[in-house]
Amino acid sequence: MPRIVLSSDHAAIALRQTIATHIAAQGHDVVDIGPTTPESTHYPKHGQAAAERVASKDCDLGIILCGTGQGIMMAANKVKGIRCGVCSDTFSARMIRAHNDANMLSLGARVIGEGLALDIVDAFVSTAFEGGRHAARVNMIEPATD
Ligand SMILES: O=C(CO)[C@H](O)[C@H](O)COP(=O)(O)O
Repeated sequence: MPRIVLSSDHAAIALRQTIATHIAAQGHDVVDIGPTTPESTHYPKHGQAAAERVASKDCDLGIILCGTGQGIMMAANKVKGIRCGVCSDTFSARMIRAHNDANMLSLGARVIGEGLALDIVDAFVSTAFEGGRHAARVNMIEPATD
């Protein structure tokens, strides 16, 4: 089971905690790095903090959230080694793993509801990278150094 880091800004605390409970119940090792209080905060620092857990290989995958999922995704993708996509549908969530070897998923808590979010998370964490022709393409995004 992959070890999964979760983070969000203030716009997505409740949905993030619901996702954490959901994937922990599936047996995943969940590292929820907050925040836990509702004060307004800044999505770049939370996206970067989660991304660094994945880039350092402390965690295998990351799930991050903000209001739209867009800003925190942009911040995460600035960290070397991170491939993060925003998903609002389950097909895209499967494909960012299968074809793009995404190691982080971003969700918009002001865009999708809880049921769809949990389906998207399930699709993301249960899909493996297909490799093959896709490996050369992923390597063109950022050549592997290790
Ligand atoms: O979606 C986001 C970034 O992409 C943020 O969650 C959003 O911009 C926060 O807005 P506000 O400060 O009005 O709650």
